[in-house]
Amino acid sequence: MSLQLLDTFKEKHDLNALKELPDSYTWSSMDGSSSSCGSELVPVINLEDSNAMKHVGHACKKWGVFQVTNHGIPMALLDNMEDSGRNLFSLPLHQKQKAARSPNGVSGYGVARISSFFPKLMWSEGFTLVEPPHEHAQILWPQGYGNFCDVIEEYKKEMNKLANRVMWLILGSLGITREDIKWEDLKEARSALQLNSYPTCPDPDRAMGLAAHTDSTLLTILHQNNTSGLQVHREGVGWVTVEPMIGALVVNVGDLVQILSNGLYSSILHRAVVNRTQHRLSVAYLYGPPSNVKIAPLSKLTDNVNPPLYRSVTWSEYLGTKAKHFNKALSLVRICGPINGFVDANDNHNSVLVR
Ligand SMILES: O=C(O)CCC(=O)C(=O)O
Ligand SMILES: [Fe+2]
Repeated sequence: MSLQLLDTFKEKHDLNALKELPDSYTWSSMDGSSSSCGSELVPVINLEDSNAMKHVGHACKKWGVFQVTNHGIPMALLDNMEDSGRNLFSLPLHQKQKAARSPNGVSGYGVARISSFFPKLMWSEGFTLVEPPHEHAQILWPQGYGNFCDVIEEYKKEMNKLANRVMWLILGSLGITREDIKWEDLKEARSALQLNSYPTCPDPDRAMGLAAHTDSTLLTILHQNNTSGLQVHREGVGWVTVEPMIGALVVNVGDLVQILSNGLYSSILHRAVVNRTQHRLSVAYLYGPPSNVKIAPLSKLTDNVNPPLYRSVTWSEYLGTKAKHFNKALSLVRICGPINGFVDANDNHNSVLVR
């Protein structure tokens, strides 16, 4: 189904008003709604800890996801961001649709962008902001949009600082120093903000909030409200819930770090499930390199025994590949077969990866 058709289709379905799960939203285990769950705990890292870099490296290697505390983002800003998201999604459907994502566009209101790769619809609505928010905000709140824009701008600014800091912890844990990287490039990192809303669902076990995918970023910083729903996939364990911790933020390793690290750190497969009683909100800060930067395995991490496993790509090139080839994107930029038993963890993902 094309995204345009999906958005038209969605018009008829205000998820907040549905009392029964329509067939178009009913997932079977074959569609990927399997619910096997492990009880392991995703690592929580105190960024003020003097061993933070070591812990980050360990979490990236063993998990591909971790939560951070003492990250320096004021609690009030997280609360304001959550309130802004809530305000946005509680607008009437016809109002939100005035700011709908255009057929080939990225920014705006609409169904999850990965929807077109699945036969069933997801129980969620999203709002993507790439450019400054003013244009969309003016449409949504003709009378007063200043506050929304201020919160978004402040949130992006703070998240950018944090993402840079975490990125350096990740790179540092790989033994990469500032001399090894043209860090000025990454100072101008590009980012997008993805607001996700998961309304309460009349039949959550048969619905899917956001289907399994990895993020096409360097890393993603996710703020979830106090309602669980995010799950990450652990090899040999199954789906593990990332329990919300007040004030903590989730960091996902993205596909571009998998490329940079030459597969030492794998991006994390994750999804969002829904529930019957609590509206869930999440805000993902999608962090990537500037458009002109070529991302390739870092030379310090490759040698004759460990040749580069991926060819170099810019973020835009990679997003294009992902948009077209879904879960095969990482394999498609791969230049070497498995070596020393290393298998691209993402090759087996029966999922879609356009984020
Ligand atoms: O809502 C969540 O917890 C996940 C959101 C997500 O994975 C995304 O926006 O890429
Ligand atoms: Fe994601």
